[in-house]
Amino acid sequence: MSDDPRAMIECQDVHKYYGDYHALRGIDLTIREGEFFSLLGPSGCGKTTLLRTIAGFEDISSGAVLIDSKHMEDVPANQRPTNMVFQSYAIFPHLTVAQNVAFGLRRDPRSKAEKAALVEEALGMVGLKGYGNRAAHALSGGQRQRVALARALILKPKVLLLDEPLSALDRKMREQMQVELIKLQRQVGITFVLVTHDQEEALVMSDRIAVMFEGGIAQLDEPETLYARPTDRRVADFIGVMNFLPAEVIAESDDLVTVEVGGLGRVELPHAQISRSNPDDSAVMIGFRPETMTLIGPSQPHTQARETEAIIDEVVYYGDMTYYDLRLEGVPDPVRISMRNVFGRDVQEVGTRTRLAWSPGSLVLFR
Ligand SMILES: Nc1ncnc2c1ncn2[C@@H]1O[C@H](COP(=O)(O)OP(=O)(O)OP(=O)(O)O)[C@@H](O)[C@H]1O
Repeated sequence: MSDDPRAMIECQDVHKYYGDYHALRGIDLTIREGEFFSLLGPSGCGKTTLLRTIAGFEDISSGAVLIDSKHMEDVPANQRPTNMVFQSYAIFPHLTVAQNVAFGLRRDPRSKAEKAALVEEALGMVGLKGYGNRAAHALSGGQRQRVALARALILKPKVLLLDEPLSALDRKMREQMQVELIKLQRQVGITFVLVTHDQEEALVMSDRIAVMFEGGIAQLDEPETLYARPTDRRVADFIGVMNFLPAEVIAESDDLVTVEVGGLGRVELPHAQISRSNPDDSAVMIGFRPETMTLIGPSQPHTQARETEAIIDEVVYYGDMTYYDLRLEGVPDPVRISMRNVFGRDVQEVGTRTRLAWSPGSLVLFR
């Protein structure tokens, strides 16, 4: 992407009411040209509603939606430069693959031969070259979703809107399709907007992610920033696993905050490591990810890092990883640590007193 990417979709203070229900509460959002953008959030947060207002399937109550710098309020869905792929495969089982894809061109004035060439091209893009004459009902779930993608792409829309397109697939197929969708998006260069409730899917696929709660955007960032520096406890909790420890601010200077952390003791954190808390949650908390702390075996020497004593409460073996739930002194709930099993299984037993190595750089203060 260039340094100054063009805006492809702009939502300006978009509100949507269903009767009395306030489903979108002032959405301000710019999606860049050529970007893979995701709307992520729990069920009912309004992500599908937002996607449908961009598509034009839903009117907005107030605000503005622009696509490619043009106001869309009076432009019906079928005249917007967008196309949508749905969760259900929405293909016609009694037609062939080629007929299904050609359905995307039904209003196109081009000749039969030209259309056939476009169908072949679109099938090639989604990895279905040579499948044109197959009966659609005989395809697997993943292949059906590729047909739906080819049909949506054949019109070369400026924006492809994807509403949970992979959620009906089993895990292996979903992971494979995630990688293929990323490759496809890079190849065609079209702006993709994905709706998903699956945080892993959003992290894997997106250039940027908007995390939504209760009709608003809580944080909009690149995946790495969302994961490492969530600005809000709800975001931290929704994306991956975050441990929380009670904390108290002891002193504060221009560049550092001194915090007494339950179980870990006193730490000094720069302001960059401070995030907002949920507005209706006044408690100060320290958060950290499971992989940012390390268990040290009884025979291992002391490290350069800070060390804290802990007692192993639970061990969960996952093959490549082991999760340890640990009790820290003075902290009521256990914290979760993950360790890669690089040299085979090196499990410490439940009930063992052990040492935990950590660094203040991996802590986030929520206040
Ligand atoms: N046509 C409608 N009439 C009334 N309420 C609606 C309508 N469509 C959606 N809603 C409500 O608006 C809220 C947001 O719905 P939306 O479908 O956008 O959520 P979502 O985040 O996409 O959730 P999900 O992943 O479950 O689809 C929900 O509380 C839903 O019940």
